[in-house]
Amino acid sequence: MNKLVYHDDVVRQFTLATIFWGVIGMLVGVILAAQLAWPVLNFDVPWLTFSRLRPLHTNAVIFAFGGCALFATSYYIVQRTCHAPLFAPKLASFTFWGWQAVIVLAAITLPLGMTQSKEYAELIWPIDVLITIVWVAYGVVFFGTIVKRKMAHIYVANWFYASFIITVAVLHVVNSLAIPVSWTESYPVFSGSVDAMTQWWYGHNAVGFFLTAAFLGMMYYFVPKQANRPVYSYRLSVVHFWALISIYMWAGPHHLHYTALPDWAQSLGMVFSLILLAPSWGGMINGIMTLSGAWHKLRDDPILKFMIVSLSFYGMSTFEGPMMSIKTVNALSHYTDWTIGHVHSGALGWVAFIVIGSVYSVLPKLYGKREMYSTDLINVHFWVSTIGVVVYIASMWIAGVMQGLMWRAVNDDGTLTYAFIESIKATYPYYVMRLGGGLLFLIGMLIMVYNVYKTIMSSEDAITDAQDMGKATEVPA
Ligand code: HEM
Ligand code: HEM
Ligand SMILES: [Cu+2]
Repeated sequence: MNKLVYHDDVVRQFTLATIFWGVIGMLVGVILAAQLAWPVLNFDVPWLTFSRLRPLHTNAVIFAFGGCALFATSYYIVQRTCHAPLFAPKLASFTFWGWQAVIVLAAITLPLGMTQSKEYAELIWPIDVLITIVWVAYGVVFFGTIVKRKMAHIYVANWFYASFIITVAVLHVVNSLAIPVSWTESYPVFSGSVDAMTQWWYGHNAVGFFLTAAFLGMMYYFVPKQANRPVYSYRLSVVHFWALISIYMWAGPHHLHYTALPDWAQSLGMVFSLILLAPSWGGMINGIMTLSGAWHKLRDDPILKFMIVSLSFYGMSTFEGPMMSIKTVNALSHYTDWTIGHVHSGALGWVAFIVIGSVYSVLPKLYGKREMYSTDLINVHFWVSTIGVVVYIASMWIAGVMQGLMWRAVNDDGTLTYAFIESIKATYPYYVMRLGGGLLFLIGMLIMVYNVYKTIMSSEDAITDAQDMGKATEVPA
């Protein structure tokens, strides 16, 4: 075959940034968990308060950890599946430095209390402008590579990444429309319930496209690759792709049940959320069944374990989500820690697990090594983080349902059975438990850092670029 030279410098940069921001973002998560259990840890210092660190956590884990992982894997996958080097590698390098600048600016402004107060879109308008520029550059690199591809077919992983890039651009621009009044302040162009609906159209689809569709792209490349099997059903992947992206768009109102939003819009959101179960499970089934006939590989490949458990959590959280969108269920779950449990079964169980599995799978290839330094350490990481997630979400489920039930309990004479503070006191042990689960997850990440460091530094059996590429270009499909 022709010797193709892939541009992997930017992939390596984004991969290392993924691990770095993962550790930082989760460390902030652990601090938040500790603050909820022991409020004195706010130390009465404004920039260390829960209210300012919380958006720092969400931005760091979603956009820095998740975002860097998506840049890295999309650049890696699009080259291999198109048999073409990255279009405009200098622009790709700009997306790396530009995205890091966004993250650093976020890490400075959020603790200082500069915010637009829109969840997952807190960053002040100048940073929003920078995000837009970087995102357009990302689109040019990705779609340019697709256009320059050497084969007629566009592998399904690229469809998922493509929908993510286009949709996030539209969501970000529309939801961030605002009139600046100074370098740090602006007023949104929308108001009232229209503003709320725009915000949750954005927020829900950020989950749907940033935290789901794009990671399905990652799944569709690395699960078949790691299992050395073709995708279970290529037809299913195409059908559930179109169903998923067209249904996700309409489910946003489930974040605004029992608000000033018109009742019909709330019901519409609920119905689309229920339908969303089907295409979500289409993806899960397709991923898990890719292992059919090769289940034995799970026994000794901890990387595959990460991937399959990730898909199981994807299935669980996309079952739980539709249930929580039913208005009567939401009446209990909303405002409680059940939501936090749901979030992290998706965010830790699905998103972080598929990232970790994919990084372990791709890192040795990126550094010309045959495999990771220690498979045993990957196995330890797998168990530590699995226990961590389970403890995290189980404690939040129990706490959440308990809170919901305590808040609605009434005595015979119609008065409330419990004061609000009693529900907080009852939650305390579960907050401590959640902290334990989060700590385990963070420890797992540190084990990964060590393993990655040793892999990169090891001089043992470097494989040549040509061998690696020969393997990498054959996507089992
Ligand atoms: C079929 C799929 C899903 C549906 C229908 C769904 C539905 C819901 C519902 C009803 C809520 C609670 C809204 C509230 O009471 O405030 C919620 C919250 C949330 N979900 Fe999901 N969910 C799904 C999948 C996922 C996945 C896979 C993730 C993560 C990867 C996720 C992340 C979130 C987040 C971050 C929130 C909290 C939003 C906030 O800040 O209030 N969801 N979801
Ligand atoms: C060690 C791991 C982690 C720990 C200990 C942790 C802890 C926390 C805590 C304590 C909160 C605040 C909950 C509250 O307001 O009551 C939170 C919120 C959140 N975290 Fe994490 N987190 C971790 C990892 C992650 C990851 C990897 C993601 C995403 C990929 C994530 C996404 C979120 C989101 C979206 C929220 C906001 C939820 C909402 O508003 O409903 N977290 N996290
Ligand atoms: Cu939603």
